[in-house]
Amino acid sequence: MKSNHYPKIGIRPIIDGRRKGIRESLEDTTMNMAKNVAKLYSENLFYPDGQPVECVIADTCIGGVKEAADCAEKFKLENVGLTVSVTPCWCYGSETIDMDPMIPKAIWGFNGTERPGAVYLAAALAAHNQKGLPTFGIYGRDVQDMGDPQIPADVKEKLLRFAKGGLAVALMKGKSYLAIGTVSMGIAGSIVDADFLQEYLGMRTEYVDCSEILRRVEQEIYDKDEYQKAFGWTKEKCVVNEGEDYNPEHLKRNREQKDKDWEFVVKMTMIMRDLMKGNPVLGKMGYGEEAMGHNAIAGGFQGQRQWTDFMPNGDFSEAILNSSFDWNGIRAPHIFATENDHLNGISMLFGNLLTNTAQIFADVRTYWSPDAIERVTGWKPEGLLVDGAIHLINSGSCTLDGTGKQSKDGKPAMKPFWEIDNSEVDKMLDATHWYPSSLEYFRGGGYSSKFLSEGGMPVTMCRLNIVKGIGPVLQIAEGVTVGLPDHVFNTIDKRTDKTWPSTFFVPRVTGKGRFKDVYSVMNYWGSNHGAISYGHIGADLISLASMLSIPVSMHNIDEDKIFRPASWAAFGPENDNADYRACAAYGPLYK
Ligand SMILES: C[C@H](O)[C@@H](O)[C@@H](O)C(=O)CO
Ligand SMILES: [Mn+2]
Repeated sequence: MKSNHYPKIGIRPIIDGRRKGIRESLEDTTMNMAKNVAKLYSENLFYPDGQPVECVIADTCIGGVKEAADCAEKFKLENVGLTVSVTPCWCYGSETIDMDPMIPKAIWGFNGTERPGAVYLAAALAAHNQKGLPTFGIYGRDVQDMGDPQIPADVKEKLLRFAKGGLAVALMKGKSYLAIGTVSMGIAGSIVDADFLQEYLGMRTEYVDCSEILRRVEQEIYDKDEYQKAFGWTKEKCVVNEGEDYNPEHLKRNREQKDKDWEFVVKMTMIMRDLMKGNPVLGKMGYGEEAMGHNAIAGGFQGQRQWTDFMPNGDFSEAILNSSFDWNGIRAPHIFATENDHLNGISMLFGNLLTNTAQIFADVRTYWSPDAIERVTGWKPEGLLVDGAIHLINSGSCTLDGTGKQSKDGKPAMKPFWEIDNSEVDKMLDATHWYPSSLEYFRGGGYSSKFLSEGGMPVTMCRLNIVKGIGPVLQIAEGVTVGLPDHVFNTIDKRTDKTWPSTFFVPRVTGKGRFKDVYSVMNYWGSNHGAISYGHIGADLISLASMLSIPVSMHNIDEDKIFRPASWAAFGPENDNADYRACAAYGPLYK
């Protein structure tokens, strides 16, 4: 998608409509507020292709309903996906507000004394609330002087938090989730719920049978030149790091089969990508329909069991698709769920749209208590590990960005693709070994990625769950990745699936409730999987969830970072309970 097709942020300068003095005196100040907000956004926010976010400002300040309607018209033509209204003064509430119920909205009311911007903010929010149009209110803590071009830090934080969530809402709308295959091993998250995707996210569900992969391999429906390049790269960067075959002698695949598996998994990766995004080369080959793809912003592959019982598993493909690079160089990751767990795939999509980074898909596998670590390894956990850790590990399908071999300010990180350089790609590849798949699980062969994530990365684990009687709920845990001494990791690793990638996660605990300790985070996790994003993005996820009427069932985010539409305050005194009531009252955005 070209940048100019991405949704834009619409800025609405709101003004007191009284001519002959008031309006004229406020025109420049009001329009400048809008320009400053647009500048903040285009300097700090980026589309998935790395281009700066674009803003559209109304042609005139909005002093009444005619100008509000003109602005709405302009925004429709310009593909505006969210709006921010700004004002330094008193204006006329219901006469000027954005009435489009489908797009996220915020108002920044200037905290000044010369003119009452905050009074408009309160009046306009009251109007939105009365009319059932959830809107975020932004009111700076400190009084500013009229015409001050600075946006204070607290206002900036809220403007950015709102816009990140709003852009995520707009970017998902109209796209597809592509399910390749159906339900994997009875995992509920892989019962792809088209109603949820349609009503809550405005997305379509596309379903393709796994046999489509076989057809395209057998009938050679892929770009042959790209395949040569891809296979050459894979030989040089991955086959050289093929791990030892730990399978029992009687099951081991011979070299010829293993070489064929490498060829197959590279083709499968290209085919899965083509299925999601399309590929014009297929059109030139006479496959016009295949060239179109499924307009997928996220997808997933069933894999287990019907496929993996006789064909190479999806681990290599899933790992490469989810990474910020492949044989064509550094590029945006494709969001792709293992075991077709769309609820984890969409959790990954949320993290990706908020940060533009690759996302870790993992089983939330084991809580290792300090006592258990000491009993099994003889080492007494210390430092960050005193309360133990959660072992995240899935069948070798994890993004290679999860190695933590990129760096930011000298520390391990996962960055947007445009900040990653080739030496970091080499480090991620060097840190990854590709083990012949565990054949008792995966009879059809394939290769699983294996690495241990660097410790010291701030991360956020989240997960959408669908609960009958409520609908979707989101859980969020901020924390850090931790390293383990070599001998400790080796012992723990050998007790489990040692051909898979591992990340050890320590959530930030609060001593109470769901976050009483590390154990309780594991104990309260709502499914077998989690989506892990670099950085502490819990507050951004909470704002996004509120825009989508998805309540947050568990989180460890400080109260003062939580930013939801103003009406949430009217649903009861406690934030989290109010969240459930507000989400239920508004319901899904696209119903
Ligand atoms: C190989 C196994 O079936 C794994 O894939 C399984 O433990 C899971 O990942 C379940 O989420
Ligand atoms: Mn799994």
